[in-house]
Amino acid sequence: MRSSLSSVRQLSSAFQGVKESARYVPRRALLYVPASSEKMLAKVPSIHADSVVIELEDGVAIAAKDTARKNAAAALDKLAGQPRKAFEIGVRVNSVSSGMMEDDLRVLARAQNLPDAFMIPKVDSPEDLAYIFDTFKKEYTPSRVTDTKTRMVMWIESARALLDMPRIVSTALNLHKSTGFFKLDAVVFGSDDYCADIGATRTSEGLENLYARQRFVACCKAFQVQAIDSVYIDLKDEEGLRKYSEQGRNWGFTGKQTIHPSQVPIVQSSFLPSTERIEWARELAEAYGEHQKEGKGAFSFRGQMIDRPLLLQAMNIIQLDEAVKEAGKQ
Ligand SMILES: CC(C)(COP(=O)(O)OP(=O)(O)OC[C@H]1O[C@@H](n2cnc3c(N)ncnc32)[C@H](O)[C@@H]1OP(=O)(O)O)[C@@H](O)C(=O)NCCC(=O)NCCSC(=O)C[C@H](O)C(=O)O
Ligand SMILES: [Mg+2]
Repeated sequence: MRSSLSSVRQLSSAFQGVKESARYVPRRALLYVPASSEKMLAKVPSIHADSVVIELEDGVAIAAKDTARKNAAAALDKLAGQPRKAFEIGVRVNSVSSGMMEDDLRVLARAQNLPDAFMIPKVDSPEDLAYIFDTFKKEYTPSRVTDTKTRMVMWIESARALLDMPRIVSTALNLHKSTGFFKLDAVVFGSDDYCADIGATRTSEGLENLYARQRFVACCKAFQVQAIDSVYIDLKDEEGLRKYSEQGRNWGFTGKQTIHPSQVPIVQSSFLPSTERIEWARELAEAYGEHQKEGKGAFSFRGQMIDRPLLLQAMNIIQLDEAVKEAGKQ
C-alpha cells in the first residue's frame, strides 16, 4: 500500500495528462474566525479545520472593522512559523462593492507576512478582479503580490456572478498566468448572500439553492478549482449538518464552510472518503496502470466498466487521502 504524496506523483507520471496540483491544500472544512474577537483569534493555532478564515467581512460589525484589521495584521506575524493544526490560514477581506477593501489592505500590508490565502468575497464580475489586482498592487506594492506562495480563494454570492461564473473564474486564472498574481485555488458558494440576492427564503432542505449549487460545482470543476459548499447556520442540528455535508460531497463539492468549531469534525469526516472508497480508488488505479501497459483503455473492475474518467475520480480520492494522512489530520 502506498503511503505518501510521492505515490500520487508516481501514479500521475504513469498516466499521462492526469493533472497534479503543485501543492494540494485540502479544504474539507473552512472555519470563519471573526478577527474582532481576540479570544477567538487566540484559538487559531489549535483549530483543526483544514482552512482557517480570519474574518474581516460579514462576521465583523462595521464599528469593529478597524480593530479587526489590526488584530488580523498582528495575527499574521504572530502565527508565522508557529505550529498549527490547519493546512491553511487565510484572511477574508471586505468586498469590492463595500468600498472597504483598500482600508483592509492598507492595515494588513503592515504585517511582514502574507496569509496562505487571500479570501475575496462577492466577486461579481471580471472587472472586480482588475480592481482587486490594482488595489493589492497599490497597498502592498507589486513585488509583494506577484510570484508568491499565497493563493486566492473567492466567493460567488449573487445571481449575476453565478451566471457569469465561467468568465470570472477564467479571468482569475488568466490573471495568475499573465501577472503572477495569487493563483485561484478554490471558489466558495456564498449561499446566504445569494438567497438575499434572489429573494429566496432559506429552508433547512435547501431546495431554493438546488440549481445554484449544481451550476456552481460544474463551473468550478470545469476549471479544476475546488468547490466549497454553503454555510449551515443551525448550530445545534448536527444530523442536518452531516446530511447536507454528505449531499454536497456526493454532488462534487470539495468542502464546506463552517461557523463554529463544533461543526468542523462533522464536516471534515463527511468530506473524507471512507476506507472502502479509498481501497477501491487505489486498486482501480493499480488496475488501470496494468491495463494501460496492455494497451487497454477500458476494462471491467468489480463489475463496472472503467475508463479514464473513473481513474480521474479515483485520483481525486487518493490525493485527498494522502494529503490528509501526510499531515496527520483525519
Ligand atoms: C456563531 C457564533 C457567534 C457563536 O459564538 P458563541 O456564542 O461564543 O459560541 P459558543 O459559546 O458556543 O462558543 C464556545 C467556544 O468556542 C469559541 N468559538 C465559537 N465560535 C468560534 C469561531 N468561529 N472561531 C473560534 N472560536 C470560536 C468561543 O469563543 C467559546 O470559547 P470558550 O469561551 O473559550 O469556550 C460564533 O461561532 C461566530 O462568530 N462564528 C463565526 C460567524 C461568522 O464569521 N460569520 C460570517 C461568515 S458566514 C458567511 O459569511 C457565509 C457566506 O459569505 C454567505 O453569504 O453564505
Ligand atoms: Mg456572504
